[in-house]
Amino acid sequence: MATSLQCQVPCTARFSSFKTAPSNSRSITLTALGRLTSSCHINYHHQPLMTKASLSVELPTTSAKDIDSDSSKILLEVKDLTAVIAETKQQILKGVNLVMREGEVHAVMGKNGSGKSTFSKVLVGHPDYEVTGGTVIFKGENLLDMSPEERSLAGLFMSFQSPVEIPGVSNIDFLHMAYNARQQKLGRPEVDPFQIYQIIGQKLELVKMDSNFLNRNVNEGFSGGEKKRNEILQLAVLGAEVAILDEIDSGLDVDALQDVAKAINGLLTAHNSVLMVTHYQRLLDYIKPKYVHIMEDGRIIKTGDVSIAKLLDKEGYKAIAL
Ligand SMILES: Nc1ncnc2c1ncn2[C@@H]1O[C@H](COP(=O)(O)OP(=O)(O)OP(=O)(O)O)[C@@H](O)[C@H]1O
Repeated sequence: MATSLQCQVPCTARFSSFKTAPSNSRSITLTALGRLTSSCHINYHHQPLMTKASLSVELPTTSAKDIDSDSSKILLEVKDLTAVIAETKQQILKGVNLVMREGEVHAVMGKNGSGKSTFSKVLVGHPDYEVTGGTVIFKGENLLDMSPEERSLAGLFMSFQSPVEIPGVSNIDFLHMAYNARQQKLGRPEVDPFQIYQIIGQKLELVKMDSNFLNRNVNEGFSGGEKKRNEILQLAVLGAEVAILDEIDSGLDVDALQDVAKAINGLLTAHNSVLMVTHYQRLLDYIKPKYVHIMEDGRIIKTGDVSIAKLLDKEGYKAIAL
């Protein structure tokens, strides 16, 4: 006979003891080690003739919020990063420090011109900038040694504030090429046009995009909101361990913002991480960050939780005292 019951235990819990009531009863007491954080499903099997019950625990898929950051793996570690504009040598980044772990959502906020987009672009290897100091380690490797393409294939994704148009390349062809390049990098088999269509089909539903967009050239003639959805479609299809979303909320109407946020939340797992650059607290109502960083003059000058963003929304940057 098997009895199923729901109970609150941590995903990683080890049970220090469990007591069963007499075999004609369904009550069970678990003493779990650790914090009680997430629900999991327990199958409790017992047979009347056995003195001991056997217990099997089905662990649920761990979600971002279940991760204890301090013990989870570091995905991206930025130390004292400095960078200049390649052409003029004007210094924009003046020593950025940031650590992102698996399962974490980070938000970067800051006044116009404080260096948020530059930071994002430097991470993906944008040629407009030159790194002049510091280190960036991505999944244990030196990111700064990699070409922009290698960074992307390694699992670093960036959605630009103004997504680029690629005339002459259809969305479906672009996704197919990029998908197979990543498959190759991961040592997996490439997919054919029929398979990629199936893969993309599921993701279109996630971002609520019409399939007509697949035959149009990448972002060409797309409205601002359509471009942002298309960026998330790319992220959904290609996958990434770290996704940098620069003002993904700009140009979105209220419904589109909710759709896009829902899609992003749907892509979050215990093994990836998102860095969102935004000016507005409203995005953070939908995608909950663990950390909010404030950037000023090329540095992160303050890090806290979402209460910083709320304060900012209410009182402006003057409220953010060092
Ligand atoms: N390629 C470039 N050429 C000239 N100036 C640049 C370039 N890139 C960045 N800058 C300058 O660097 C500063 C930081 O720009 P950045 O776009 O990173 O700011 P931001 O914090 O993202 O601003 P916003 O919130 O307005 O998007 C700005 O003064 C900007 O004019």
